[in-house]
Amino acid sequence: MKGVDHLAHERNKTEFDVDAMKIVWAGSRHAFELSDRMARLVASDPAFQKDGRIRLGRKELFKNTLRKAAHAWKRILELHLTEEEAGWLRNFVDEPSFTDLHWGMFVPAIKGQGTDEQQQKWLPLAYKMQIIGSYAQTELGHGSNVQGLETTATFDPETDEFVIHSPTLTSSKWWPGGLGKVSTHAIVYARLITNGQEHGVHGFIVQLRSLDDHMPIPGITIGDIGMKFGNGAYNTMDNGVLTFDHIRIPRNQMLMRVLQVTREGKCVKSNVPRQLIYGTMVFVRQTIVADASTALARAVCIATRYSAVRRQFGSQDGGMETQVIDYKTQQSRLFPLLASAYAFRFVGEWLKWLYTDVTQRLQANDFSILPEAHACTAGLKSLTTTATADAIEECRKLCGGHGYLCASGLPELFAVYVPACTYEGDNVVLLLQVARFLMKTVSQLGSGKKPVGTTAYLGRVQDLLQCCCDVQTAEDWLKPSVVLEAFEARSARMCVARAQNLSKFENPEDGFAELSADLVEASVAHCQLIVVSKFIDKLQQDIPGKGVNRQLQNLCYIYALNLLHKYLGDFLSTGCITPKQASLANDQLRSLYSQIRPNAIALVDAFNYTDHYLGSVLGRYDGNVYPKLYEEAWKDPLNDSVVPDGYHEYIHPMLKQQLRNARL
Ligand SMILES: CCCCCCCC/C=C\CCCCCCCCCCCCC/C=C/C(=O)SCCNC(=O)CCNC(=O)[C@H](O)C(C)(C)COP(=O)(O)OP(=O)(O)OC[C@H]1O[C@@H](n2cnc3c(N)ncnc32)[C@H](O)[C@@H]1OP(=O)(O)O
Ligand SMILES: Cc1cc2nc3c(=O)[nH]c(=O)nc-3n(C[C@H](O)[C@H](O)[C@H](O)COP(=O)(O)OP(=O)(O)OC[C@H]3O[C@@H](n4cnc5c(N)ncnc54)[C@H](O)[C@@H]3O)c2cc1C
Repeated sequence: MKGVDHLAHERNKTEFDVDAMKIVWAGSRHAFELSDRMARLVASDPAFQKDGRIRLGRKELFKNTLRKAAHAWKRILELHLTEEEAGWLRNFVDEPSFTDLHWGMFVPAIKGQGTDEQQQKWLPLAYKMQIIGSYAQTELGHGSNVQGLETTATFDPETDEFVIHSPTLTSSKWWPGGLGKVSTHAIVYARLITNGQEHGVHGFIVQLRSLDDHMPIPGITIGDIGMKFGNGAYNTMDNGVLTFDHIRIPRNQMLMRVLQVTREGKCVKSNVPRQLIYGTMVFVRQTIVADASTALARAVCIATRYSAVRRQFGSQDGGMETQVIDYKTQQSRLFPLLASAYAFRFVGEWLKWLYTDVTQRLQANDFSILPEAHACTAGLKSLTTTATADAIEECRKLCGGHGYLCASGLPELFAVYVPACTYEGDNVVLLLQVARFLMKTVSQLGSGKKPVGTTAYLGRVQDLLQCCCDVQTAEDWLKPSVVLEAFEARSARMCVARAQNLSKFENPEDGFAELSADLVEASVAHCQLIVVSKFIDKLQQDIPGKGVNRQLQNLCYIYALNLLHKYLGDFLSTGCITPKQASLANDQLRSLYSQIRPNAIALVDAFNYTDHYLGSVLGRYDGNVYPKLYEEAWKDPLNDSVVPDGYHEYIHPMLKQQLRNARL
């Protein structure tokens, strides 16, 4: 049987309506139609082809990205694409570029932190790309610790200007995307100083380059920070270094929604909390969660299709060998990743809803939900990006040797994805923020303050501390209430245990530092509970399509029971389940793998990824892996000549030398 026939055969086994699942995956019929249209538009445009990208040198690669960005912008204008359509287009072009920072951070920072006047002045320029912006927060010496930034913005009342200055080497801005070679402007984060007093870190709109000849403004030193991990990958982005030598900007270029500086240099606080200065990060962390499911689904799609094409061992009488997807070990590694892709999709959808809700409340001056929004975006960003980066690498291993070839698409996907564990907040640093939020919530339980939202379960902490799981058969693990209670009890017990340990310290900050590794574990448990509970919520919705809900149920339980198996120590040590119940969960998990098996190919087809977007010979829709892999090998520049360059200088003399030695 050929690879092509394998996948056709697999598709015949499907037990659910794939088209209906495509709509569930996309979020709505509208989103499906729109993303499908944009995917095809990109795939059919030769200007967006990405073959051979990994072989380009840095300069060529970067110029190629500039060309694609300019072409994308032209198409956006020609076709009058909406912001939503342009977002999909950017996704399928699949090449990190300065436009991400312009649209993803520069524009949102002005919207979130600028006054109405500032928005009126700067947004039209940014929307038309008459200026190109970057987000310059991180410095050589400080990234995670935003309060530790060193760049200064000192108000000069004589001229009504701020003087932006980099006082030390470590205060050089370092990392901002789009900054190195493209941006004309940036939101620069700096310590505000007026009348000799410091007022914390704030954002300032600073012009970096001339709009006529692109030369840096005098006093500004600017460039690219150098090659990053992997070929192609994130090297399409010009992450930059920037220093200021007493650069002057008008007073009205400080983003003043949180704090105003008057003509006299007086600081006037608005009713908006200081944390809104971090608002752009909250926005982007939310988008990163949605993107995690996209990247994970891509890796899983490649590994699943290839696992159905690949055969090893088990041939009887010269018959066909076993498809590797039929090995239980392959299933136990692959199917939880498939389930995670769906789980992250739904939690991403929910987080988008939460973010929209928060934005509306902020506009109505209701800031009560801000801590919850911060904890959810920080925690879920950390959980989903860590899991996705690990999963891409696991998918590479699931594809055996061929997974290591760039033609599999997995090395580049890993290289481009893995910095998501660091940017927009290092994942451990973010989990520590969640831990602070959880410990605060637990400490307030005694005062009668009822926790709400994702921590509402902590309001039932007494019950959860005592509850005993009543699972008696493997099928009992297929009840949403049972699974939810096990995850709630585990998380509640871990939080309470950490809070009790913290209370033993005289100084809570010393306790927090000493117990930080344990606290991070409690944060992970809490975030996993959120993902499980949002998946269960999704199952309660009326989902049309034959067999679709059944598949989603199977995936939901695979996600939850695999976590239970992986983090068994937590569940057993907090006493919410017994070893016998854990063993039953594992029995159920194996049964679920068997039920998912005939639907696996259709479940990845439901992602609706084009071959262009997947960029993988192993993940081709038609399964025609071997002939294409063979063809691909011959495209390598090393195969341009039969005898390689360097033969006459190095190989030939060596061979002759050996010959002489042998004669001696
Ligand atoms: C070629 C193709 C082209 C196609 C073109 C097509 C055109 C495109 C058109 C349209 C397309 C749209 C495109 C959109 C693209 C979107 C993609 C976006 C991609 C982005 C790429 C990312 C690049 C990376 C960027 C960055 O990394 S920016 C820098 C990020 N830096 C960080 O994250 C730093 C992490 N550190 C912190 O956040 C903080 O320092 C801290 C760790 C939170 C600690 O802060 P500190 O003030 O010291 O806090 P505490 O004392 O601990 O807390 C005080 C208080 O505040 C609360 N808090 C903290 N943070 C927040 C917050 N964010 N929100 C709310 N509240 C917060 C904290 O809980 C405390 O509260 P309490 O006092 O109540 O306890
Ligand atoms: C590809 C990429 C693109 C980026 N783009 C931008 C951009 O556009 N704009 C921008 O401003 N920045 C950008 N950044 C910078 C990014 O936001 C920072 O790198 C990130 O916030 C982490 O900070 P750091 O590098 O200072 O790490 P560090 O904080 O130095 O982390 C080093 C180690 O210390 C640990 N650590 C740090 N603090 C603590 C703590 N309190 N407790 C326990 N452990 C701790 C971390 O877990 C980590 O293991 C980008 C980074 C990358 C990699």
